[in-house]
Amino acid sequence: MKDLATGTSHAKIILIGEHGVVYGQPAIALPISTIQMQAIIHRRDETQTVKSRYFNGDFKMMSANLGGIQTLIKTLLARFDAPEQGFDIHITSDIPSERGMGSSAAAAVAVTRAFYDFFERPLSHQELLATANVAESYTHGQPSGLDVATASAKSPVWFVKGRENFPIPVKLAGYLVIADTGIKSQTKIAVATVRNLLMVEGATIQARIDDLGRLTRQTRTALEDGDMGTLATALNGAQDDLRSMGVSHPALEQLLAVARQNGALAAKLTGSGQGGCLIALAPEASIANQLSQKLAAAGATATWVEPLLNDD
Ligand SMILES: C[C@@](O)(CCO)CC(=O)[O-]
Repeated sequence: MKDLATGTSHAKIILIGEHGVVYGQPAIALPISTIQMQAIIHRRDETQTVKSRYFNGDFKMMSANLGGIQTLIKTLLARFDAPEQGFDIHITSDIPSERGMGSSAAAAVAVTRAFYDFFERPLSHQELLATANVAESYTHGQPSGLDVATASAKSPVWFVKGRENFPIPVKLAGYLVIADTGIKSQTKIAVATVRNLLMVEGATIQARIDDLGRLTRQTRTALEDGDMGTLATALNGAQDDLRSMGVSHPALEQLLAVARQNGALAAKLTGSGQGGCLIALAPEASIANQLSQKLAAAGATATWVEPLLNDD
């Protein structure tokens, strides 16, 4: 066991396919490696303490909203046969929470990596996904696994729940502007909204879910072929589907309109919606930077500009 151990992870955005992915449709998500999360563990003799944005104190007294991480740490200590091992874990994050940027999944990935490092055990990618999803299942109910897959990935991810999870190439030199409405939203509630609508308006909502799958497949081809026009049509179409599924929000719609009026080729919510962040597609860096300023002036609480092209 080490005296000092670390685990890192990063933010994610879903390019397309959120919510559809819960029902077996594909999704494409991008790791945002510039927005980081870190967990640092110091070995202690007896005390077990946690320091984070929302909690500072005895691990056993962690607040209810951190129950996912508490359950994860309990699982890890039991796995390594050391339930009473003393530690002090400090989690630091640049990822805004409850905004669709995967902060809970990133925390789960960073904490899992840190504990494997602490106990000096090798960690396979499969084991990382399964372990980090312990926290996500506690927090979200039945997560698709997409957030954890992307928080631990280095390249854009093609994901089908329980079946497909692999990197895909992006040959498109566009930019994405990510803008935060500043409105918190909970994945669990947004997922429940869609589930309830599906029960009430079965066929209409199922058609939207199927359409999200179709648009996601089109997006994959557009990314591989460098086809900006098809990508833009698919992203705008996905926003129409998501709006009909009850997961948009007036603040999102207002910023989406600002993006479209200021040079965005497409704009949609990203993540679970009902608040949180949006993404806007820009053909070049100067337009992306201009868009980012317009969105901030229109009320976005934070903005980021990310190139679409991946390095590989
Ligand atoms: C809304 C959703 O599709 C993405 C949340 O980031 C839920 C999930 O995949 O579990």
